[in-house]
Order: sequence, then C-alpha cells, then structure tokens
Amino acid sequence: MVQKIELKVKKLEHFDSELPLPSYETAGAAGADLRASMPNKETLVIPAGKRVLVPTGLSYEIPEGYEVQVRPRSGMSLKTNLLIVNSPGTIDCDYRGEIKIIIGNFGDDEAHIEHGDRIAQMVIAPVTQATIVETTSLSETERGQGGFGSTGKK
Ligand SMILES: O=c1ccn([C@H]2C[C@H](O)[C@@H](COP(=O)(O)OP(=O)(O)OP(=O)(O)O)O2)c(=O)[nH]1
Ligand SMILES: [Mg+2]
Repeated sequence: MVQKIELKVKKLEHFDSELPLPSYETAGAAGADLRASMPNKETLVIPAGKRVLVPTGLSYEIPEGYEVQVRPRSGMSLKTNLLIVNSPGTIDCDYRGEIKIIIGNFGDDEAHIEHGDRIAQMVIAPVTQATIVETTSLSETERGQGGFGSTGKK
C-alpha cells in the first residue's frame, strides 16, 4: 500500500489558480508532476547552452524528517533537449521560499517552456541525518579503495 503524508502547499501571488496543484497521475505514482507558473503566463525562452530558473508559484511546508526531491520526467528527457541541471534537486523541510526548477538547454536551438508545462516531478522521502564522527582509522573491506569501475576485471 502507498503511504500517505500531508504536504502543505501555499499558492504565491503569481500562481495561476487555473493550474492544478502538484498531482500524482496514477494511484501508484512515486512522483507528483510539477508545473511551470510564470508571472503573466509568459513563455520562458532558454537559449542554447543556457539555463533558467523556472517558477512553480508554490511554497511548501514539508513535515520534519522528510525532504522533497525534484527529479526529471523521463518523457521530457527523451523528447526534448531540456534537463534539470541539479537533478535531483533537494528541497529542505525548513525551506519556505518558492520551489523553482533549474532547467538547462543542451540543444543547439533555443527552447521554450510554456506556462503550465509539466517540467519536473517531486518525490517526498524520509531523511536520516548523519552524526559526523572523526576517526583516524576505517574498517577493512574486500573492496578497499577500489572504485570507479574497479570490479568485474580478470
Ligand atoms: O531544485 C531546487 C533546489 C533547491 N531549491 C530550494 C529549496 C532548498 O531547500 C533550497 C536550497 O537548496 P540547496 O541546498 O540545494 O542549494 P544551496 O546552493 O546549498 O543553497 P543554500 O545555501 O541556500 O542551502 O533551495 C529549489 O527551489 N529548487
Ligand atoms: Mg544547501
């Protein structure tokens, strides 16, 4: 069964009330789609090779002990030259500012984001904070310092 947790969402002045709030498209969806909400419903232009901050018009109150991850939608990644530059973006539970999505254009032509486009999806997830403990020695393991493609070689 899918667990449910309340996420308080505040509409900001430039949120277009005709747009839906973030929504899960199917009963089993892990991510709720986020829409661009531009002041005056303008279209955002992203020149080739540049990035922009796309407004959603929403602020969240995430329950303590949780975070929201901003992830790309695979359809957008497959069909366009747009990407979420800092994917997955991290929304801290104590952040009260507007949720914005950093979108880059890696194509050779300028790209457009229309007001109301579904530009990302958000996943809410539990957070565990580490207690950082300094030490001078670490436990030994089979892997040791091997990494970055070190396994599976003869
Ligand atoms: O895609 C994103 C990523 C972050 N944020 C907001 C919420 C998050 O809580 C805050 C800070 O994000 P982050 O810690 O990733 O950025 P930073 O560069 O470390 O900024 P800060 O010094 O404010 O933590 O910015 C967004 O709206 N969208
Ligand atoms: Mg930070």
